[in-house]
Order: sequence, then structure tokens, then C-alpha cells
Amino acid sequence: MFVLRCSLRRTQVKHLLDCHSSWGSSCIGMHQRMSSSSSSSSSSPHPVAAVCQVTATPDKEANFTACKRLVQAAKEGGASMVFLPEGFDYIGSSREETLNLSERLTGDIISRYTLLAKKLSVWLSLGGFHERGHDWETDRRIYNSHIIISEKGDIVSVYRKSHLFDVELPGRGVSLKESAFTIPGSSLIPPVQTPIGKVGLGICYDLRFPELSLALLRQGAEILTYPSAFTVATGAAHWEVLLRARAIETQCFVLAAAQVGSHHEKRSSYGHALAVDPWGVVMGDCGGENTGMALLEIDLEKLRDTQRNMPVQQHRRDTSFYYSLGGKD
Ligand SMILES: O=C(O)CNC(=O)[C@H](CS)NC(=O)CCC(=O)C(=O)O
Repeated sequence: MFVLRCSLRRTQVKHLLDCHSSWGSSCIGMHQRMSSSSSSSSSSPHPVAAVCQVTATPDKEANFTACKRLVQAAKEGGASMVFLPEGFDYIGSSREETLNLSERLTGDIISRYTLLAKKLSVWLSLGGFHERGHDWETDRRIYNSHIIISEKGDIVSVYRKSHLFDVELPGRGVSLKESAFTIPGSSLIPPVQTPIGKVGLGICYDLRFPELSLALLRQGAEILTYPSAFTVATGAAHWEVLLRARAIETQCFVLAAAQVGSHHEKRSSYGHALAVDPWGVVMGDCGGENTGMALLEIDLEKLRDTQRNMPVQQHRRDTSFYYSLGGKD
């Protein structure tokens, strides 16, 4: 039994909850609040977001139990919106298993989360749900879907991952072909108004495509979300740099829930669920070892200050300007 504190680099992290690193075990402790100025969540001047880190396995029931505990603890900690990572429902150990365990949006798992959101009166971002496609009976393919559930328990938005991770890195232990079982989403989804601000939706590998974050910014996004299951090799090299770059260039908050540790004998994830502010500062980092969460105050005034002082978006040229040299599309 141990409690590990997420590495804190800024005081905006109000407190952290750490759990055993093995999936399904109970949460074992809650840290004291880090800030003396805020002794209870109700006195917090700004809405609070919870960015979670989990270790999903093929055991859907255990995964749900553990996620539910995190959501409950986040609510107790004052969160009005809780972010779970890609593969929160499960990480399968083979293509067959991944497909067999998938469900429809109207299935049992999402129904349970809608009831949970309603019971606790909390908003949920469920990144990377394995959603059976419209033609499942004929093609047995799924979407990788990011679902937003309101505090009333309604599904208010579904974004389907548009960039699929077909990547082979010889010598780095990475070989994944997401398109073998996943249908790419056909459109971006307008940012969703939530109690913490306007949330723009991406998923994991989408993080590498700044065009997506800029499109969401143009539609009014204030918080970009990238629920993820990054590989250990690509995470170590790119994860934080990419998240901070997206925050700096859009001048938005970036929240990225993450998978951490070993899901089964063939697959591990990098962790470091991260929250970045509009200036590019890391507000919370859940580390590379344990499940848990970071609770963060979202102060939109900070975003407005940053955007006012350095009006990057106003300085941006028309999209056609950047394509005037030609090239692909
Ligand atoms: O497979 C599942 O069940 C859930 N989906 C994933 O884990 C996806 C597709 S394989 N993973 C990524 O996109 C990793 C991206 C990444 O690591 C990078 O961009 O460097």
C-alpha cells in the first residue's frame, strides 16, 4: 500500500488522489489540499476539472469499478467535470478481443456512465470508447469515440477519432494498426459548453495534428482535450512537448487524461496525464507510475489575459495564405 504524489509543478493543482497501481484496487488516500487559500471545494472561485489516469485491462467490470471510484472521489474533491482516458472501458489484448468487447452507444457501459453522471451531478468526458459502428453486423468495425455526458446524464456530444494510429517503429516496441479495426470519424465536432468552459474534442493521436486544434479554436474552444493511451516510446519523446505546443499556439487550456502502466502482457502506456494552462505551463502531471487524478481550477480569465496580451489568433493569416505554396491539399 502506498501513496504517491503526482509531480506538482504549479500551485493550481489543488489536490491529488492516488490509488494502487494495479487496476481495480481501492483508492487509498487523498492528499491535503495544496493551497492554503482554498480549504474547501465550495469556496473555490473557479470551476474544477479532474484529469484522471487509469490502467485499463480487458476486464470491463473491474475497469468500470475503478473509474467509478475516481469519478466519485473527483466529485467529492469539488470537480464539476471529470476526464477519463482513451480505452477507459478496456484495452483488449488482441484485435478479436477488442472487437468482441465493443458496445454500442446505447449499450450497458455508456448507460452506466450516464446514470453515474446523473447520480453525482457531474459532467464526464469519456475518451476513446470502443463504439460498434453502424454496419457492425456486416463489417465488424468500430469507432474510437469521445463522449461528453452532461450532469443530467444526457449524451451531449460524440466525436469519432479522425486520425488513426497506424505506426510501426522498429526497435522501439511500437507496432499498432488502428485502421485494421477502426473506422475514422468523418467530421470534427463543435466545442461543447460545459461548466468549466467550451471543451474541444480530440483523441490521443489527433494531438499530432495542429490543424484540428486550430479548427476547434476557430469555433470558440477554450479547453482542448486529448484523452490518450500513448505508447511508452512515443510518450517519452513527444507527449509533453506536443501538449504544451497545442496549448501555447491556441492559448487554450489543454487537458489530457491518460492510461498508465501495463494493460496486459503485450501493451503498456506512458501515463503522465497532464493539464496545461494557456501560457503553456504544466499545471498538473500524474506521473508515469500510478493511477489517480489531478484536480485543477480552470480560470478562464487567464485565457483571456493571454489571448489579449499576445493576440496570436488575430495575427493569424487566412488558411489560404498558408496553402499558397501548394502541396498536398
Ligand atoms: O487500442 C485501443 O483499444 C485504444 N486505442 C489506442 O490505444 C490508440 C490506437 S492504437 N492509441 C494511440 O492512438 C496511441 C498514439 C500514440 O502513442 C502517439 O501518437 O504517439
